[in-house]
Amino acid sequence: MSEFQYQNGELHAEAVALSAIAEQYGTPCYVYSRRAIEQAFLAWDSALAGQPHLVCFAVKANSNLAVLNVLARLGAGFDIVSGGELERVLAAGGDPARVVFSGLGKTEDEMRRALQVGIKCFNVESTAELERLQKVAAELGVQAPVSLRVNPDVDAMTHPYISTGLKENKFGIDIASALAVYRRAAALPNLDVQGADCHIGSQLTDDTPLIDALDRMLLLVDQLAAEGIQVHHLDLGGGLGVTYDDETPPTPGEYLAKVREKVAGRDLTLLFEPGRSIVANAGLLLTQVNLLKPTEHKNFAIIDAAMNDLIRPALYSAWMGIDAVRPRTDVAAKPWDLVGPVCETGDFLGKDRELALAEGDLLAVRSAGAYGFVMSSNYNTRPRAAEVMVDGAATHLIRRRETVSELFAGESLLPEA
Ligand SMILES: Cc1ncc(COP(=O)(O)O)c(C=O)c1O
Ligand SMILES: N[C@@H](CCCC[NH3+])C(=O)O
Repeated sequence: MSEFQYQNGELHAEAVALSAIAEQYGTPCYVYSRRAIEQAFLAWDSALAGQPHLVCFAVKANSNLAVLNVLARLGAGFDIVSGGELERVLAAGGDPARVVFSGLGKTEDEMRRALQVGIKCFNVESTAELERLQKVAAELGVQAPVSLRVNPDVDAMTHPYISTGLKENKFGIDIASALAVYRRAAALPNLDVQGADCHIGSQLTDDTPLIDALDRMLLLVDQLAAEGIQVHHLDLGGGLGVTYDDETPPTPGEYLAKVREKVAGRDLTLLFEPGRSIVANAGLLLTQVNLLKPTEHKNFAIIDAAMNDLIRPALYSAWMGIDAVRPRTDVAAKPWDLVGPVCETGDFLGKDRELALAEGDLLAVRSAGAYGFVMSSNYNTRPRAAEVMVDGAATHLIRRRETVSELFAGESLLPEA
């Protein structure tokens, strides 16, 4: 059940009225529910009970320190894609021994730091990266734990911009060349082959492609074993979709039951890298109607959140639910385009939404906990939104709103002529 429910005619986050949050912290503002984050993580973790596993939250989906800390306290691992994300995990109290490092452009500095803090594994995406990791590990005199990210060439059947497992995508090592690259990895003296990894895309609402990828990965694991290369873990990435509108993705429990059936009897630790399915529906973006602009052709409601705060509608034509915080009955509902003040035609959060609106009304953009704040920018010199975590009846400001002067604090004028 959602932690965002109407009580006495007003949308609440857990026990807190959203109008109280708007009053205290202003808008636009991201609001997260601690309980929703915990429940979503535990849905993954408990479905794997009795099976050696590690659920590594994909930090890219929401990297606020308080969010990471809530997960670290539950024993989560983390999937990172940059040195910056590694520092966030460490600052949030995450255990480096539970960190996997994905991403196809790791630098020597990033590798060095990750080796020094002792991460669990590098998900290596190319032969060139393998050679670079060997060099850095040799300089430090250590063995680098590696897993190859294999591109299993399955169609994730999701939006092309968030599909990653086809051979034309830039990610991973083509499954046809994987054996040869594993042989090379096994021969390099400062690499320790630990696992195999894949991630085929995001917002998958059917688990068939995930299970197809698993089948292909298990074949590879068997081929490797036949050559004397034993992998200890299989990392199946993230990708499980969520309900934004009327999608009906499998629950983690349903998906993981199928995975467990396939790996039964094998001596394999399972790793997963879920992002969206843990945080998307644990957050919303709270925004206020600034001005109403009904025209002959369209009704525009200009809200104080914009594409710089939440880019998913502009970037992927993503549909996000938008609800009035206090639905009103004193004006007629009509279709509104909810647009921000940014100077781009693509600056909208929703189109043709049937709502009864007046200036000053608060709106909640649903399912915004994943790929929301993390993808925000300062376009049009707009300070980024505040982030608030609700915990029962308590609210905590977990990132204060930026100020305009902070936005240009790192800039400088040219010297006088
Ligand atoms: C390597 C990797 N792991 C995990 C994820 C998280 O995916 P999702 O948020 O769909 O669970 C991504 C993003 O798609 C990714 O690129
Ligand atoms: N940012 C994307 C998902 C990308 C996944 C990252 N590998 C989204 O909002 O839907």
